[in-house]
Formats: sequence, structure tokens, C-alpha cells
Amino acid sequence: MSLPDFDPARYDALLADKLARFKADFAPLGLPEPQVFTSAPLHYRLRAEFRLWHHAGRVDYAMFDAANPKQPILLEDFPAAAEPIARAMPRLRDALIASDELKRRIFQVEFLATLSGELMVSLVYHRKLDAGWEIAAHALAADLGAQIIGRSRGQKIVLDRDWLLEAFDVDGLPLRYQQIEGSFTQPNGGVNRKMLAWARARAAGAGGDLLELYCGNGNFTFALAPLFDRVLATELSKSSVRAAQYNMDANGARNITLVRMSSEELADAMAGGREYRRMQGVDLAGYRFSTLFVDPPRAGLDPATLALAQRFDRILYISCNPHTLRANAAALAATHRIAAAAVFDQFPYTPHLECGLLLERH
Ligand SMILES: C[S@@+](CC[C@H](N)C(=O)[O-])C[C@H]1O[C@@H](n2cnc3c(N)ncnc32)[C@H](O)[C@@H]1O
Repeated sequence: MSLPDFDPARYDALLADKLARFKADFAPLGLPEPQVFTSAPLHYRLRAEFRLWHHAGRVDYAMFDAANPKQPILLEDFPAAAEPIARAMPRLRDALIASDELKRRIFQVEFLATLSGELMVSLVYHRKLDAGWEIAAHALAADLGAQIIGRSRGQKIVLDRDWLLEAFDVDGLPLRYQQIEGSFTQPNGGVNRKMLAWARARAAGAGGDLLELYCGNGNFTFALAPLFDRVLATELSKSSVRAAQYNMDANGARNITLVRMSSEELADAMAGGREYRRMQGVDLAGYRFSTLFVDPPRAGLDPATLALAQRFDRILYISCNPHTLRANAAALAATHRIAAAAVFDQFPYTPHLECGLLLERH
């Protein structure tokens, strides 16, 4: 795949193509007309990662085209990057060029920004980082107004904190999220807010309790929890669960139980399988689940989780991969129909499309 051409003049036509493909793929499953949620055409990405290319005494941001992987494409800027990243990019490059401590054997930089305006910059090296690096990095952190992390093999130096605090509202509901370096967060902040609002609108009125799998740092959990009596939310990644725990307090959530468990384990526990120590104190049988919410990785739902989903009257499914979503929806077609659909243009100028389905029992 070649690098995207970020041309806002092409935005509408590219999205129309993706939408047409999505509608054609899902038509045999009885897809209702999807709601379409657009992205900002530029400066929409809250995460960006670049290689750093050393040449002629300087260093530049580089990306590689899969068709020509040995030839770096040097970048002056990155039009997709959110404003805090776009502002920091030239300043960071100039600071690297000016400081041997910061520049020596650096090979990668990862940016994470928030809608609340925070910024984290992870600098990744092929050498051990020492006190000299830390002094230079402190000056850089002050200059950029950013959290700086230094990484090399087996080493991670955090100058202040390795997380950001995101803050925004959805439907007037204020939401706060700790986002830990290296953990999953939705890349397109504006589109993420639209996904949260769509999920809330589809979940409204269901009542009862919610079971959520793949909850990450609680991105959807805290937006959906006020619509249900109780929520049981599960996630595999330790750091995401740690962030979700922090976010319980940050959002004043009182009706959520969070368990670190894979979807396969949760499906097994719900099917009356083996006893899980992590489920001690959780009265699974006491829940009155009306709705299952899933936002799985690209692979979609595994067979055990699909079998669990079959038992729910309502399944709200957010997916970053229409192919696995289609396969899962087809597997559920005997029991569930598609009651509502949406596409979210999280990844403009690429073939990727985020989508959502509300599946209801026939
Ligand atoms: C697409 S992300 C969604 C996270 C969250 N819903 C959000 O909006 O930020 C998928 C999440 O599934 C988690 N995950 C991956 N495999 C899993 C599994 N087998 N069981 C449970 N969670 C898993 C990942 O750690 C990641 O947090």
C-alpha cells in the first residue's frame, strides 16, 4: 500500500467508495441504510509514529512505502496529525538536530495527543540512555510542553508521567480518560466522540445490565454506563485495565465492575466453565444483561464469544474490520437481524473503515 495522499478535495469521493463497498458487502444480510459519520479532513489523528532518518548531519521524519521499503520518504509535516502533534513536529526535529544527546542513535518517535490538548512524545533509541540524555530530555519536555518518554531495549525512562488525561463531553456528559503510553486508544478523536454518541443512542432504552468485552481503558464503558443499571466490563491488557480503574474514579462511576479477562475466558465463565479467581466476588448469575457491547481487535469474535453473543437479545458491535464483522454478523444471522448500522470514517484516505451494527434477536 502506498502512503495516503491527504487531499481534502478527494475526501468525499473516497468515503463514498468505501460506503458503497460496505453496503454491497452487507446487503445480503439485510443491512438497513447506515448512518455515516465523517472525519475532519485534516489534523484528525491523535497518534502518529515515524522513523527518524539520519543523513548529512541532520535527522528527518521518514515513512516507508511497502512497494519500495528501502527508500525512505522524508516528511516535512504530516497533514493527518492532530494540531498538538503538527505543532511539535518541526520543533522536535530542530531540537534533535541541535542536540547530539537527543539525536545519537535515535530511530523512532511516537506521538500521542488528546482533544484536551495534552501531548506525549516517546523517543526510541538503539543505545542505552544515561543522565546526559535525561538532562537534554528535560529541556525538550519544557520546550515542547509535552510528556517525554525515552526508550531503548530493556529501558524506559519516564521524566514525569507515562500517561495523558483526555477530557471531552458527549451529549453533555463530561468524560475523562487516562491514556497510558503504548496502550490502545482510538486514533481519531473527533470520530471517536461520534461513535460514543451513536452507541449511546442505540443503547438508550434497553435498561437492565450491560456486558462489555474488549473495554480497553473504558472509552465506551463510561459513556454507556449511565444508561444501564449495572455494567460488567472486561479487557485483556493489564495496562488498559489499570487505566480503566483510574478512570472509574475520574468519572465518578459507581455501577461498573471491571475484570481483567479475555473474551474467551469470560465466555467460558458465562457458559458455566471453570472457576476463575479473577471473578471471585462477581455474582455473574445476579446480572440481568439486556445488551452485549463488543469492540474487538481486527480478528473479530472468536467462536466461544460468538456462542456467548448468540444468547443476547441485543448486541452492539463496533468493528475496525468490516470483513470479520461481516463473517460474525453472518454467523449470527440465524438468531439476529441488523436493526441499525453506521460507518465511522476513522481512517480517511485509506481503505480502512470503522463500522457499527446493532443486532437484535428475531
Ligand atoms: C479495538 S480495541 C477497543 C478498546 C476500547 N473499546 C476503546 O474504544 O478504546 C480492542 C481491545 O481488545 C483488547 N483485546 C484484545 N484481545 C482480547 C481478548 N482476547 N479478550 C479481551 N480483550 C482483548 C485489546 O487489549 C484492546 O483494548
